[in-house]
Amino acid sequence: MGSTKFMRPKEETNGGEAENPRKLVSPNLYVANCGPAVGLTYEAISMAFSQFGEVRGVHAADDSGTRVIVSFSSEGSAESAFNAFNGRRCSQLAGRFLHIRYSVPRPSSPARGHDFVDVSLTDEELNIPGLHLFHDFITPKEEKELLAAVDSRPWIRLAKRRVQHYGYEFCYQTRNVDTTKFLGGLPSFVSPVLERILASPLDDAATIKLDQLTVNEYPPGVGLSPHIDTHSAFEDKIFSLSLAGPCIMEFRRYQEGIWQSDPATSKIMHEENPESSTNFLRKAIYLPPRSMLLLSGEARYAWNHYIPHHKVDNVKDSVIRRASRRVSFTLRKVSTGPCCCEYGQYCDSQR
Ligand SMILES: O=C(O)CCC(=O)C(=O)O
Ligand SMILES: [Fe+2]
Repeated sequence: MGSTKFMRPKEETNGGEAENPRKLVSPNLYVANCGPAVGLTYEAISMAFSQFGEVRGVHAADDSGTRVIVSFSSEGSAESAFNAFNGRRCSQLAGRFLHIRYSVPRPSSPARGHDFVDVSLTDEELNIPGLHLFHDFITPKEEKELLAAVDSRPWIRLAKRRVQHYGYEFCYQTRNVDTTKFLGGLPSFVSPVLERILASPLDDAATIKLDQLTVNEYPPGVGLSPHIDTHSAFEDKIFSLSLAGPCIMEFRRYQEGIWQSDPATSKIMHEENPESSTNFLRKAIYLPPRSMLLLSGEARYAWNHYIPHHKVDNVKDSVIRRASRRVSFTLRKVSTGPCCCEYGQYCDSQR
């Protein structure tokens, strides 16, 4: 299942629904509140709509998993389906209320390129210097043990996800750690992971000393805004172990001089809608459970990382549903001096 060449039509009224959506009859329907993220397969959707005429295809309308395009062979069939299903509870589709519009062909790129990004499966394919992905870094048994360990400890509730901090607390207001508040050494349950990092095939693996762990728990549909971990807060290597569920991680390299962060809010400026900005290079990689991601060098210092707020991810030709949760262990070494990286434009110590 790839991206679709149809889209929802632009509204004709100022921000509201089209005054008369019937004006725009087309054989393609944009159907909201319907899709794999709400448990409806493309086959089931196709079957429900085919009572009105031949369905040529059902595609994702966007990355949400809750909006699809149903393409009929004829406008008449689309119109019958529209009249029967729009704004009504559809008993053949798990009793969901469908919201339908006639769909129009999507303009050709560059606009289309903004919404869809090819997702790589390996670090070679992604090709960002300094980024490494190790599949099956831990066993399923170790994964279970790590999850049991964090679930037996108190979580801190943020607006959309839960976290735990070890070693040093990470402060989300300053995007930094308070180095005067040492919480103690990393807990013993993380030792097998640290040992495996030391034994990894990285050139300088044996010298890696990690002293800060943030555990994140993301419910489905929750991601993380684009950011670069504050340069001066942590040293070069940042490890992130994925547990329990998959996600995709997107990487963005902003053009010279465009990226800027607002220290007061820690928000990245020039980016009102993270799905639609254009002033950056964009790549994405699939992070399966038990994989370890390493960001170092250019990947750590120059690329923003971002977990889209999706319930499903399009990976190659598959739609992958986020699990009931994803838990990540981010392991870093707290830095004690300013950052001297070669990426001054992204560096809080050199701006
Ligand atoms: O969940 C992850 O894999 C990444 C977390 C992260 O980027 C962070 O805590 O800064
Ligand atoms: Fe991060």
